Amino acid sequence: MSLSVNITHHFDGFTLNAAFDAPAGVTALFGRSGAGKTTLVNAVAGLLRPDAGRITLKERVLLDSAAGTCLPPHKRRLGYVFQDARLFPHLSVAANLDYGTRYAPSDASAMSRDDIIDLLGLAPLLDRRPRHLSGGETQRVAIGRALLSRPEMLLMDEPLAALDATRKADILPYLERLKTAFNLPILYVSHALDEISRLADTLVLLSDGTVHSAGPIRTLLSDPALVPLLGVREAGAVIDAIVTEHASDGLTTLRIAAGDIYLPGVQAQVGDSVRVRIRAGDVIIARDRPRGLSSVNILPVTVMAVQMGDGPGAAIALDAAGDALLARITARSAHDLGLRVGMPCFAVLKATSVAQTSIGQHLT
Ligand SMILES: Nc1ncnc2c1ncn2[C@@H]1O[C@H](COP(=O)(O)OP(=O)(O)OP(=O)(O)O)[C@@H](O)[C@H]1O
Repeated sequence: MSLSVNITHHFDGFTLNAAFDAPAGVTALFGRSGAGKTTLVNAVAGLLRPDAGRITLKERVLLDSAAGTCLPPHKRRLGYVFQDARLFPHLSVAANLDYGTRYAPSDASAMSRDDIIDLLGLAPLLDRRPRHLSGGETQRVAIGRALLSRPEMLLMDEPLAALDATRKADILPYLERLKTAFNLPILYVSHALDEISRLADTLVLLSDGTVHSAGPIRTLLSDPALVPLLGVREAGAVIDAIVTEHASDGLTTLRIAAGDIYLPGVQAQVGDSVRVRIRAGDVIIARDRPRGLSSVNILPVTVMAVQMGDGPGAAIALDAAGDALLARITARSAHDLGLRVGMPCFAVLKATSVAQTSIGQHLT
């Protein structure tokens, strides 16, 4: 286990009482505004001393309130990337990067300065001052600086929240590469499910200061009971696919376990493995194979769970030859279709509604 956290902390009117483990890979901390994400990550970083608890990183004790141990931030071997990059405005990019090495241990590291500059595409920026960088470039420098401290884990608190959609799309592939290049565990705070769906391996769902659920991302994102917590519009499963063809009409064929699906504008190469997020609201369910339908994506599926919501909606868990899918339909439709667990039916995915940002390189 990379990181193990079990802490309590009280603010006036808010109590954080959270325990979770972050294994290797990217662990996303997700929750509504005020759920306690930043408080939690600040406690891990050593920027906040919680009232009580224990935090370990690869067996190293960072905090043990019972034993009176609380390492200062610079001794924790954590790299922290904030939403606002916090670069030094008077220093060049190169000097900002070098600042990251201040507390870096001298022992050998898999990450050389050149590797980090290369991975994040920083070489053309080295002589510039932060005010001459775009938002995405600024965040790449901040990530580079954090990596140069040779951390044992990277903490990222809403690193893309200040970026517009285009910049966000530019930087996500860097984060995907970072994830695998250095084999560095990452604790990633975000309330954007599209980012988390692309990057995370493990999801920790925070609600009102406690961990509501935690586990592998695929399991949690396809759990119909979690739809209200994840947000009815954004909830959706992720599936792995292989790119098999780019057709001249702009559609790309992706092979998944249940067959082929066709999506527009996929950036990956033929043969690449990609992760696709299919939002529950973009999946329609039919009892019989639909005919004369404009959608080209029709998959045979089995109903795994039917979760009626408090309102007019229902979330349906589906199995597509081993891949979990989620559909959000009206409770009335679920009732009219007579959906029951074990029932075979068809899932219809509307190709054009799968956003570009929902398709990510899956490099692991
Ligand atoms: N220094 C503080 N003093 C008092 N209350 C605080 C302090 N810091 C945070 N809180 C409160 O603790 C709760 C959790 O805040 P926190 O910033 O951890 O949430 P969050 O999930 O990161 O939210 P967001 O997504 O909006 O950043 C909120 O109710 C907040 O008002």
